[in-house]
Amino acid sequence: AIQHRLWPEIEKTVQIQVSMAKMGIGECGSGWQLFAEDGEMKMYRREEEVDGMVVDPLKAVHIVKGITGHEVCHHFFNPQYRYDWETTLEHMTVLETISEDTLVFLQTHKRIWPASQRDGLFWSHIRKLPNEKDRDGPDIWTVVNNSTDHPDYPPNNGKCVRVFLTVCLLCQTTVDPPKEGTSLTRDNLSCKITYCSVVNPGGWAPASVLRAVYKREYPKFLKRFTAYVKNQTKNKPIMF
Ligand SMILES: CCCc1ccc(-c2ccc(S(=O)(=O)CCO)cc2)cc1[C@H]1C[C@H]1c1ccccn1
Repeated sequence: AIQHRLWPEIEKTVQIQVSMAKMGIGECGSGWQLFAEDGEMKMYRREEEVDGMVVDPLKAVHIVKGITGHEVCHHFFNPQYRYDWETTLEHMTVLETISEDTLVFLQTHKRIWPASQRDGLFWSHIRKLPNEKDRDGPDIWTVVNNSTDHPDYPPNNGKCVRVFLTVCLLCQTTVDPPKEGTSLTRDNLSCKITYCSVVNPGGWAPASVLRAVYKREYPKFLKRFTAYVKNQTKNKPIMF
């Protein structure tokens, strides 16, 4: 098949993002501070600024029972579910379908006073990865979102300030084998979700406002999204 112009960038970005997501917080360099915790969910951030703008890298680890990594990534990647769980979304369109596992999105997010409204244009790629720790274990699944350009939608030419983001959702499924002679149910499943994101807000916004938004929005987003996947899959066959 002929290669798409973005393919080399996608391949490279996925490799880098997946290897960083696999690292524990300790290995990920210093400066990570735990800023939110709720049951099995732990959220860390590093305070970083570029040209006076807050670009705090975020790393969240969450363990959710009853779902698989494929189901988590499937509901994160596919546009038809996004309005159900992404509460800050005002509008979303798929600008390009590069392949069945790679889409280009344009999203506008609801304005956060007093910052101006933001939009994001990014490619999104879903991929299954071999489980290096346990060959016969369930595969690892990942979705990587990375800002890109599109000739028809140059940054900052309308009402929105263009954000620049890199996001990696990495999911590792664990199956606790059921008792002899009993069939596998969702009670035997758990999924370790690692969510990494770096969002450059694109234009100036007060650091205090942005940090308050992230502190409020990210825990809400991950809890709401994972609850959504559990609810969507609870009466359906398990998707490994
Ligand atoms: C000034 C920055 C505004 C702003 C721009 C962009 C995003 C954002 C975009 C994409 C993704 S995602 O993980 O790729 C899922 C697809 O939507 C998450 C977050 C969030 C915020 C801010 C609105 C806040 C927020 C933070 C966390 C989660 C959701 N929203």
